[in-house]
Amino acid sequence: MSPGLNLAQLRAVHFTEGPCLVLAGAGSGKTRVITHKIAHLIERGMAPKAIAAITFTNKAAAEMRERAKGLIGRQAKDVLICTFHSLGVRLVREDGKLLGLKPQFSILDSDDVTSILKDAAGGTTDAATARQWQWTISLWKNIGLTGAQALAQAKDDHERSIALLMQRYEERLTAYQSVDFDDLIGLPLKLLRDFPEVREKWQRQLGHVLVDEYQDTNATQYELLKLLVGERGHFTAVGDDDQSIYGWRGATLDNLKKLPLDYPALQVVKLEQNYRSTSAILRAANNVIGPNPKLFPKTLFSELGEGEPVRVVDADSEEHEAERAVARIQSLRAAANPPPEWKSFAILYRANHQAKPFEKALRRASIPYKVSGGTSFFDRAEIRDLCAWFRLWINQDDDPAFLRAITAPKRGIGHTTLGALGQFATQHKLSLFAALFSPMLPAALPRRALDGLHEFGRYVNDLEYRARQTLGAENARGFLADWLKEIDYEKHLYDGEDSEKVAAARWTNVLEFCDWMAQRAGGQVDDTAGGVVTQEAKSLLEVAQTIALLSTLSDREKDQDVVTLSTLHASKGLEWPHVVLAGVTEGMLPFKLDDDGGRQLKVSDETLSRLQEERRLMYVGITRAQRTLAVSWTKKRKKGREMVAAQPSRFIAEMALSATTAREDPREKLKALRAEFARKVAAAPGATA
Ligand SMILES: Nc1ncnc2c1ncn2[C@@H]1O[C@H](COP(=O)(O)OP(=O)(O)OP(=O)(O)O)[C@@H](O)[C@H]1O
Ligand SMILES: [Mg+2]
Repeated sequence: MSPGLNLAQLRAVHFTEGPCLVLAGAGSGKTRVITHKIAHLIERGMAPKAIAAITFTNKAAAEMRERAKGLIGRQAKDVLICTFHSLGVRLVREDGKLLGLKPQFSILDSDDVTSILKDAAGGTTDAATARQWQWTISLWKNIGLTGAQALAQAKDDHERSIALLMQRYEERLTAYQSVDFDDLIGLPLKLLRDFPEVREKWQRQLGHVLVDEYQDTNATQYELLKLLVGERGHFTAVGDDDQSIYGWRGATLDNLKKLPLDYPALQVVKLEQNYRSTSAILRAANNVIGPNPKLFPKTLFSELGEGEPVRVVDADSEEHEAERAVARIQSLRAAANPPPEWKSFAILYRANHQAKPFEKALRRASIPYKVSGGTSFFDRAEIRDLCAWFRLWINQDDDPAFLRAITAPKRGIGHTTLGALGQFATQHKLSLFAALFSPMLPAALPRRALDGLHEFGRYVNDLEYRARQTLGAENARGFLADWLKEIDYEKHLYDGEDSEKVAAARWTNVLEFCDWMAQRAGGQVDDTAGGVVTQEAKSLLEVAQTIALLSTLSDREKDQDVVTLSTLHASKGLEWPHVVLAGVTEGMLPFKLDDDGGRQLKVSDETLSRLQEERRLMYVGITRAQRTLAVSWTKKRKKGREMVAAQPSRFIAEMALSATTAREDPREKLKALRAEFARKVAAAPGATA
């Protein structure tokens, strides 16, 4: 018997002769079933390359490969562990020629698609509208419609015009020998459906297909899977209907409901023991998901003990919320010996833009972190530009910073000049900056180029000198404003962006960042207890120093011992000992279903199904936590450009509802379950336990 699997899990692992569905709540070991089943199939003699395991993200695929390696060693590398999209790439590379695609077709990212659409529409559209079209076209593609079919089904003029655009877009992609992300599902489907030889080849090759996070597959993925496994249906799908959170992108729970109909031999395995969370956390999760309709009755229990109660944290503002989260992390670390590692903490929120205050607070407290599922504020191009200048003040031999600063903004120094400077620097073993002032440089470069370089060098030196003299918030603010004007950075941003809106947003980031630096120069820092001024004024150079240090630190510490900041969507399938769920404010989670803070919810079908998806999102968030969970909300929230008063999310009240109600003893239930499963395992086909 494999170690570390309960009877129900074993049953799922050992059932290899037909279609199998593991339908179970969060943390019940579904993903673990997949990795163990890969190992089991190989132990039973299946060739590693006959096994395909499909996960939801590249990161999840990498993690699964690691785990499989731990179980079966080197053979793991031949197992096809992939996402639906990377599987699609493989199929299209091998047989795309049947569809008229060259093997070197290119894959367009979302920005490419936006600009092709803008162009196809005549070029006068703004980026926001183009993205809306893109969204609609993508949804249509995900339900398997072509442009022509979309046109035939269009309900009104608006839809008709998008369908026409979709047809032009399809023509261009063919002309460019390109595919978009949706094609990576749609084209393989076409290959398998229309070309029997391709279908038979794959069905012969694949002995078993395993799919994680099955609840978030869409209609085309369902068809793809069906064609890959053929009539024999040797597959294992694992999922949880309560964690379906990609409905807005075309995922459908119909895929779960259809399985037993399409595969009458389907074995359904339910898992009921949660190995991840304490009872207190699990109860909160069960209470929140309770009101949603059920595909099947589910009970989830934990034997990890009651644990710490779930904390509700209220905050005045987002900044205050971030300070409290950081204070919580610090106190949890202080309370334990040895203190938990940074990587045992995660702060989760709904939308990318919510990361910013947390990033600032973590930086202030010198806590290393990474932002997953979005771009960190400090990783944005404009902020990195500014930091490159600071890095250069502090360390003139920082060549990457030199190259970035000298081109942000461009100052008429071209690639040829920089190339020649680089060559000279390498020859003489100098950094680029040091090479600028070498007495031998004039012999290597034309006069005009040299003047430009010298001017830049002198300017950097001058800035460094001034930054050293600039003390306190007001002076720092003035210095930074002058500097941005001198280098005309605002114009640089607007010149580099087609969309004024995007440029304006980037400029706002710059101003916000400068303001934050100025505050630090004023000494309002390092106090997570409530914004009290505790430190002396600093020079701007000192401030720049700590910031530059932190940015190199966080580069190095990626994937190491760092606190995770993540959107809820990107946190799916993962777990951390300590979780802070932030922004659990009515109007944010659930997201503003109408505009009155959600209190007078209009009960149309659409709002109802959206509310159900929000509820699942909250359930996903709660169930990421292993040992402690804090849920925080803010008394004010952004609504458009304004700040409005806000209430705690309805989910907070629901979470706590039955904290005091009596609980049944899970042990009795477990005993009964074990007996039942022991019987079933003995009777199950292929069981060797
Ligand atoms: N039988 C078991 N014994 C001990 N630990 C287990 C067992 N099954 C699962 N676990 C552990 O419980 C945790 C949750 O497992 P896993 O991530 O596989 O759950 P899941 O059902 O895939 O969760 P999610 O729904 O969030 O994706 C993991 O840390 C896993 O190692
Ligand atoms: Mg999982």
